[in-house]
Amino acid sequence: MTWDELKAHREGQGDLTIADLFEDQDRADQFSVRLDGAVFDYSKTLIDEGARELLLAMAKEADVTGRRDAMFAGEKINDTEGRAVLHTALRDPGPKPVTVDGENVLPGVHETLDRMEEFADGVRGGKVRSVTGGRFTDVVNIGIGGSDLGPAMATLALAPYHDGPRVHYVSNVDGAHIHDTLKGLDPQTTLVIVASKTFTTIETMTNAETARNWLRNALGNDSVGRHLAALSSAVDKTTAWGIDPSRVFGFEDWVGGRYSLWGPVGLGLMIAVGPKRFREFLAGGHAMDRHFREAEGAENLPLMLALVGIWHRQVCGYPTRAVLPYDQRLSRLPAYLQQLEMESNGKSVAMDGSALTVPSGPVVWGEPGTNGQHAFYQLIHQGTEVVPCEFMVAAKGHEEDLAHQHALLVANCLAQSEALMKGRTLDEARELMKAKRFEGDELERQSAHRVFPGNRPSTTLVYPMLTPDMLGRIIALYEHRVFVEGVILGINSFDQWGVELGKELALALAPVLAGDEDGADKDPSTQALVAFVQGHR
Ligand SMILES: O=P(O)(O)OC[C@H]1O[C@](O)(CO)[C@@H](O)[C@@H]1O
Repeated sequence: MTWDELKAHREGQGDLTIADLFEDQDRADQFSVRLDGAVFDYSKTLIDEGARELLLAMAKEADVTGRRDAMFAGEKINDTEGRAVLHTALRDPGPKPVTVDGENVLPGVHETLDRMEEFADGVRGGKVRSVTGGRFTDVVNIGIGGSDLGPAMATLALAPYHDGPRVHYVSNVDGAHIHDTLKGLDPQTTLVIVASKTFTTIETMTNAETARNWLRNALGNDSVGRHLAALSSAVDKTTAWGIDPSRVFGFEDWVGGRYSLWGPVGLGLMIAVGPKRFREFLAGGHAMDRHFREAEGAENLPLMLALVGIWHRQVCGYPTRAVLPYDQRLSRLPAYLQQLEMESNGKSVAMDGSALTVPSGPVVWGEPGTNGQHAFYQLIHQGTEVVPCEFMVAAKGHEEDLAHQHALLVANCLAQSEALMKGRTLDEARELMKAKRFEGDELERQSAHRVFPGNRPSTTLVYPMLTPDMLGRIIALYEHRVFVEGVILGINSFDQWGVELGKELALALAPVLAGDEDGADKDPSTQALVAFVQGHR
């Protein structure tokens, strides 16, 4: 199976439209995957029986199942860093061992989870108290990238389950972020969690220093440790920074930053919703793992989500995909998925070091519906680029007294996918404008503006309700989708060399901006911008 064969199939479809494909009365059923009360409908795409067969054959030839089994078996599939990829172990209840280098990692995972639970319960129940003996009312998680986006997204997503202290997230090195967060808080009742896998990330360490000074000024140097905790795989560095080992929750290098929400990095979420809900979240992720490992071919939800992605990006050539959750509490999901998908699959070099012959993963972007409808959907409906849309919506909302609003939300979501597929022809537009009494040239001109090309692809994921369990399933679904796409592209989805250069250059530029170095080695544009900033502060 080659890319050329898939592209030839697409070309062979000629003028076929998505709407044409619905001549098959069973299409909606045949081109969707049902799982545990959820449905993923990809029937509103141009994937037909032949395309699906070719895509499945491509997955088979790429040995997705073999690579999947290697990942779950703890093999070092992140082979540019020599690491296993086992975030799935963080949500694995056992008892079947999961081994890395011959050692079962589950006992360590469960021991850390137990410690996290004891700590979270202590903070929530008042056993872990502030220096003044009061309860912690607020928790500030300081981290960035994978040490922020996952827990921040999930904490917001599970707002109906919050029954602990308020949890805030600070990520940006822009002092405005930590300033605005701490401004409303009382250091006497605030716990600061420093989340950093490496414990070297400049943004996090800078914000952590600011927060520690804020605590020190209010509580004194000796007491500050009782308001701090750390989440990291560099446990030695956390101790050197002054955090008591009893308040450090460690994880291994086989947990990638953007996959770390399931372990210690999820502590903020656990404090917000409680250990029981957090376990439900883990159980949801684990259920998706089992499905991913067991379901065959077109029954496999992550596999099909990935193949739809491959179809749109690498076969049809659409450069972006929009993630459109019709769920306000998933408003950070697009940002979370941007890191998960773009940091994982934004690569142009294959495993063996050769250049990719097809485009890398797409640009991922989005906003929750219905807000996006009143902003960028114009381009999605009538722009010159085709943007495959991934809609998602809960069948039921949490606000039972506002069920009518949820019904309106669902109606909007489903109507969008329908409109994208059907569009509006020139004849239909003319009829509309005639009814408004336009005629002659003006009728033609006005009608042209009201044509929607249609035939624009979308998928829809409908889940019963956004519970902790369902959120776990959705996140694990997307993780495995990224994995499958990476395997098919032949890239390493688990390193991120592309972000390292920016980090290095920022560090080199800081002393130039401070005036400690002259920056003569910088390019003329950068030198001029530095001079401008220096002249205006
Ligand atoms: O948790 P750390 O080590 O502070 O890293 C934060 C983030 O920085 C990155 O390494 C690069 O942006 C991400 O992969 C990671 O999630």
